[in-house]
Amino acid sequence: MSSGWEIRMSNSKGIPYYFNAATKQSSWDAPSELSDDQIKTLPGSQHLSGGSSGGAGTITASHLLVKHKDSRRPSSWKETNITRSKEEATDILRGYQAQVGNSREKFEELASIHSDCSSHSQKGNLGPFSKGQMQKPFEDAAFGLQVGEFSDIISTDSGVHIILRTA
Ligand SMILES: O=C(CCc1ccccc1)N[C@H](Cc1nc2ccccc2[nH]1)C(=O)O
Repeated sequence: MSSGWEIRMSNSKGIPYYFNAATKQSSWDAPSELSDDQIKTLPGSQHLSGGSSGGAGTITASHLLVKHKDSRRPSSWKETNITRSKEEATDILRGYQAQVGNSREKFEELASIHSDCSSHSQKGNLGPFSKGQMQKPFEDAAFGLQVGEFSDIISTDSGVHIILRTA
């Protein structure tokens, strides 16, 4: 008989918590009635530290970045001196967003060709990261996504981005 307990990830705190779907209880600490072995086999146990995604509180995401003249570093593998305005960069990114729709494959194709980030060579993949590693607007958007979900256009000091959470 399932205890009803599962492990969920708190997006706001970036740490796992215990939730009981039957009783609707939630707790930061493991329920005392569960043994360590039972906890390890709960649904969502991958959120516990050392999980496949590189540890508790990490997510994996890819992005497509279009820089502009006011970017922190207005240069990229694509263009030595980027002079477009932020408005032009946003319009360009909206065009990519329309082509991508909900297609991961199309996103990765366009990120590889057009992203002004060095991650373009990895189809936009940034690998696993935890809170405190990326610029705050990027972190807030990325940690607010479910796996498989695209962000809307967000702006950081690097330029304008679309993010896809992949794990
Ligand atoms: O900082 C990097 C490298 C990021 C990276 C992480 C992991 C694997 C590959 C690349 N590139 C910057 C552009 C840039 N700014 C960002 C801000 C947030 C997330 C990703 C970003 N990429 C630049 O090129 O100016």
